[in-house]
Amino acid sequence: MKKYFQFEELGTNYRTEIIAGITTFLSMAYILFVNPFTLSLGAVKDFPNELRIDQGAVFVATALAAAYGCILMGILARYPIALAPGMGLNAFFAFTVVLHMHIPWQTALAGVFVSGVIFTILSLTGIREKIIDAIPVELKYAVGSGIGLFITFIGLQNAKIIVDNPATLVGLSDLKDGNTLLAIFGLFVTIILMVRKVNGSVFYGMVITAIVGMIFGLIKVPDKIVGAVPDISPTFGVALQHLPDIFSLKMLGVVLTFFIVDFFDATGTLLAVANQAGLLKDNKLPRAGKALLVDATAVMVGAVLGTSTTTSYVESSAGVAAGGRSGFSAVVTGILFLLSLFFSPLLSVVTAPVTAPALIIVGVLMVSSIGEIDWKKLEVAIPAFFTLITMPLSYSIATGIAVGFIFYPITMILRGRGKEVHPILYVLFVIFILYFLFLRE
Ligand SMILES: Nc1nc2[nH]cnc2c(=O)[nH]1
Repeated sequence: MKKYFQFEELGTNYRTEIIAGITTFLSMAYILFVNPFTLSLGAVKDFPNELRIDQGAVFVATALAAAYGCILMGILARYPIALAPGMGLNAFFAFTVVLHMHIPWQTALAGVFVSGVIFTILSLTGIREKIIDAIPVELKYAVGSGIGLFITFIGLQNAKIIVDNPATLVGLSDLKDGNTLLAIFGLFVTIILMVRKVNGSVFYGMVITAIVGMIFGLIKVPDKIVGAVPDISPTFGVALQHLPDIFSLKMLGVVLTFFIVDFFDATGTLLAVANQAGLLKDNKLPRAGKALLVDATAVMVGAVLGTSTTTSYVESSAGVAAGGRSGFSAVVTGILFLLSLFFSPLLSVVTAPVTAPALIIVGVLMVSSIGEIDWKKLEVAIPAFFTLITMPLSYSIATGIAVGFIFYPITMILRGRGKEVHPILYVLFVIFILYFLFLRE
């Protein structure tokens, strides 16, 4: 086993890899509770209950999809990179697709499945590299950062820190509500733990916030912590049954967004985490095809189980920081996701003020790539900036991407650098213009 995972070449051992796997798990365990809450639109009180996805089933789907992704990434691609349903696309799934576009969650899951099929086909062919090379790094970074701003905005709204305002659209609330104060407390706790570099700071932040919420009577005390695994049948296989529903112009835009966002997210995250672990060779990712294939199949598996897009997690960097170098640490993380299936009773304590600090802080992690953009070159800075500011303001990751891809060729041509723009980007330019004309809801 040590040989298979190349412990010697990588200068690692079982102890380090197990600690790294646990560290990554603790850094991302929040998703077990945040994902069911977000996908079922838990923070939107006036949404009809019969249109909500079942929280227990999503909890099981989240744990199983993450376990599948982590274990396969560890064994097949042998990277210390963990996967789980991403916060960027679960927000897009819930708030843009289900809430704003009025698409049923069943159809949206079918869309996630198809985006996984497209990603899998691309991962198996050479088109993958062509697209990766064609997209300018500034736009890749801008998409990641824009999603970060979007997630933070959702967190601030869920906590009712930022509320609607008839004069200015949005504004700061009076901060008097008990739940809002609890979320602010949770944010401070999480920030303290994070800045002090405590492993699993987001998770522990949620635990402390929930306990304080129970003490102050804002959250109901659960009758037990360990319980039977919830029933997954409300979501299992629904994506496949609803495949015929996705043939509409509206869904075309949604599927393309699921695909493009995950494609960017996965390639960016794999490169960043592998680089941090010193695993890149000549600035390239060895076994990139296998790693992307794992990510792509995890999207399909997750959709069939009942969750929005499963993706490689930036939080894997916590495990790498703890010394994780081999795929063994990802396997450890995956096994812990399997064990967590028995902790579903804790779902009831994870309310909006408990999840909001996690959303707000994950935004900080995702926005960090903003520094990689060359702000002095306006021909790249302008499209990058429009992408990242449009995501939270239009409440849509898709619109942010579209705006960036429309402005990029224009500013590059104006600067006399039109020849450097890859032909694929001119094709995307036309596609995104069509998106604004016909596909956008
Ligand atoms: N890369 C990545 N990491 C995450 N961590 C939490 N959510 C996400 C996501 O959507 N993408």
